[in-house]
Amino acid sequence: MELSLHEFADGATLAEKLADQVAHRLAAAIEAKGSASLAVSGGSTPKKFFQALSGRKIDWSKVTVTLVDERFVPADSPRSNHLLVKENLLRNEASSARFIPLFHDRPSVDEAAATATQETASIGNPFDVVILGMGGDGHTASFFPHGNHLSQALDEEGPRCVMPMEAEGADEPRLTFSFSSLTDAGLLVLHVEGEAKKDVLKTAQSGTDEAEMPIRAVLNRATSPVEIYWAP
Ligand SMILES: O=C1O[C@H](COP(=O)(O)O)[C@@H](O)[C@H](O)[C@H]1O
Repeated sequence: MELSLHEFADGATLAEKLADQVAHRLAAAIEAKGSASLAVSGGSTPKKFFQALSGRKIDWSKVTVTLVDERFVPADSPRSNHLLVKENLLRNEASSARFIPLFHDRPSVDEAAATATQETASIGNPFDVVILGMGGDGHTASFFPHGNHLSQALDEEGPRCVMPMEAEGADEPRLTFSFSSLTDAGLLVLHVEGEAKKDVLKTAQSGTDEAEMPIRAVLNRATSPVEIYWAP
């Protein structure tokens, strides 16, 4: 599998360089086919990158943004990845981008996932850019260790769709794009920061059990080259 490691002196420098690279890829996609698609992660890591990207001058009205995964919480919850994206990315130059949420107010996470699959069907075949993160437990997107639908989600022959996921380490139920939806992106980035997560990556690379560390599926089986962006 093709992995490239890009190391930076600090998170601020990483954010600017990654924003440049993503803006360049989105602009190239717009030039080539008139529109572009971007799927981003939530959590604590991408905030500075989102703020940097929101200032890049591209034709954001032709960009559709969505999330690689979401918590099954409304968009005004402090736990919502949508809220993070709204407050940090969908502003400044990027305020004209279209955003498709994964959360839908349905009685169950399964029904919300079915709606999210329909709503996102027109984008991401493949995505132009996917930005993955990674938790300290080796999860990425909402591919959580021993998640209840993990083997279906990681099936590379499985459908492009949004799936429900529940796992002990996940707090609330989750919605996640499947492995096949994310790993053939035009630009596939894994954005991780901190020494602890570098160690997690090393551990992931030294073993094979994907149920224990689902990030292994991306590192070992992604169709697209994985560009790892890391800063201390
Ligand atoms: O739960 C999540 O966590 C991961 C990693 O988050 P971080 O706070 O350690 O940066 C994130 O990639 C994922 O999108 C999010 O839902």
